[in-house]
Amino acid sequence: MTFILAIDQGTTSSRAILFDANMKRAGTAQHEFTQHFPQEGWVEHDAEEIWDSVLRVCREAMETTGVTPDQIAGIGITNQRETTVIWDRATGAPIHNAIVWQDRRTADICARYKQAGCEDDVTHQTGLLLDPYFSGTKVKWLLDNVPGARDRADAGELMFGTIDSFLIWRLTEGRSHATDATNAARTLLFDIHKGDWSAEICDLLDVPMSMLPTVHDCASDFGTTTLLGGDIPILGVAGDQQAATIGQACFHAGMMKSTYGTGCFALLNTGDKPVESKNRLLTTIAYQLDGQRTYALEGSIFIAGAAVQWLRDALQIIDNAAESGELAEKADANQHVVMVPAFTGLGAPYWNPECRGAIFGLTRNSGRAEIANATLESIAFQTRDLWHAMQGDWDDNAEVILRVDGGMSASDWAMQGLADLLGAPVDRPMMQETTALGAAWLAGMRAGVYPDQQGFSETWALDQRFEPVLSADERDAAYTRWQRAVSAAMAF
Ligand SMILES: Nc1ncnc2c1ncn2[C@@H]1O[C@H](COP(=O)(O)OP(=O)(O)O)[C@@H](O)[C@H]1O
Ligand SMILES: O=P(O)(O)OC[C@H](O)CO
Repeated sequence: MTFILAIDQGTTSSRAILFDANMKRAGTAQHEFTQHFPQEGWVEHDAEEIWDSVLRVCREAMETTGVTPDQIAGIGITNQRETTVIWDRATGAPIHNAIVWQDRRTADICARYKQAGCEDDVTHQTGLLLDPYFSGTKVKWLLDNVPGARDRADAGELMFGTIDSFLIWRLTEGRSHATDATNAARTLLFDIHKGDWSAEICDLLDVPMSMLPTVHDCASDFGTTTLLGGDIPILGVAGDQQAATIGQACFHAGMMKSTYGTGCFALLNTGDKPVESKNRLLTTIAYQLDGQRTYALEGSIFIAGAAVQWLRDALQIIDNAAESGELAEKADANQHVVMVPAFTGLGAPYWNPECRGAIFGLTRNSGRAEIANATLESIAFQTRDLWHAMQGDWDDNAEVILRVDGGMSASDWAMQGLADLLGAPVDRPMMQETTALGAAWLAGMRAGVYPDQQGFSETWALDQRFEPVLSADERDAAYTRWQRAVSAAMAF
């Protein structure tokens, strides 16, 4: 039997999943790792801890299934995007903790570039905005703030990479400094139209181009690892949201998926044409295969499942994530409690790094259930914000059905609420590990063991369709309350 090993390096945990020749899960291992919050608004990961967790889960998945290296035809890597690592070319040692995508420390740097009038040009080339979310200003911060880093970078001694790139470097023991087009497209340093690094933006952000990895197609030869007991080639790489888009088989223009993990990321396939957003969405690369780029419009929400974790860890009103739905079901429908989960600012379409969370509409009758319900609804409202923005940018009138995945999509209550507040059907597939599946498919297709796009699309199977049942009036009234709450939170 032949297998593909998918490595899913996420924001809170690393997972390894072995898929068999029929693309069925044969074994999984997962480890959480430490989140570091050194200052308000800062989020870091220890890249060494990430590396250890990745090696551990790969070895565990192989040991528990008894799969040997010679049975693994290839590795697919998918990863939290934008998170920035800089390491020493000679020793491989990171010069600092990784700065995580959620980190807001470069808000001032972004503001300065915006004031200098740079945003339009940056957006035009990269499809992104001058927001701390992306890697470019994080690289600048590291070079400017880690003692000696700027000189070492200028001397060609340092390397930059998103997590995929760092893992490839470590897995190949320094033989390959590579990334794929989807991860490159999130750095703020990559021209998504030319498919190459932008010398102009690297110059603007003071990033030496010698630090940058080589950019490949998503299905390509990224190097071979010998660290898992034999020679295994790395054949697929994609950022996690793009991998989920692939795993959901959103291969045609107009198909859209939304992944509810720590954050929520909705991607609408726009085909071979990049669509420049009029509504503060991002233009990004959905995937690049055989040198052909397929583009997407993306709406990024920073807090989705993380708000459920907040109910569990900070408020301690639930013991586990699944209880959030059970509690929300008990909420009094006549109370209009609205929660804005702007714990790390607001992403699309607001892009307000300074905004913080708020709860509105509390009365003496409001309790755990109303807060849990408001938390789950906030994720649906944010999706509706993105949905509206996408409809404004995408003038194709065909009905769009949303395909959902990620940890939170397991909640029937949250998914029904989503369909109600969108006023559109929501499809949840049987296979909810779409991110890992997308990475596995890239590697398996490259290895010649998995079907082509068409064949893969035919394997997508529906678990449940959630149809909207809320009246249009109720939906609109609820959305108006949400919009007022967001305005008030931003004004605070
Ligand atoms: N049944 C559930 N109801 C609501 N939220 C859930 C449920 N199960 C998981 N979650 C949330 O989903 C997130 C985990 O999803 P996952 O896709 O593993 O995220 P990530 O890849 O970002 O680590 C957590 O934030 C958790 O709170
Ligand atoms: O690790 P996730 O699933 O929260 O995804 C993080 C995103 O890639 C950030 O852009």
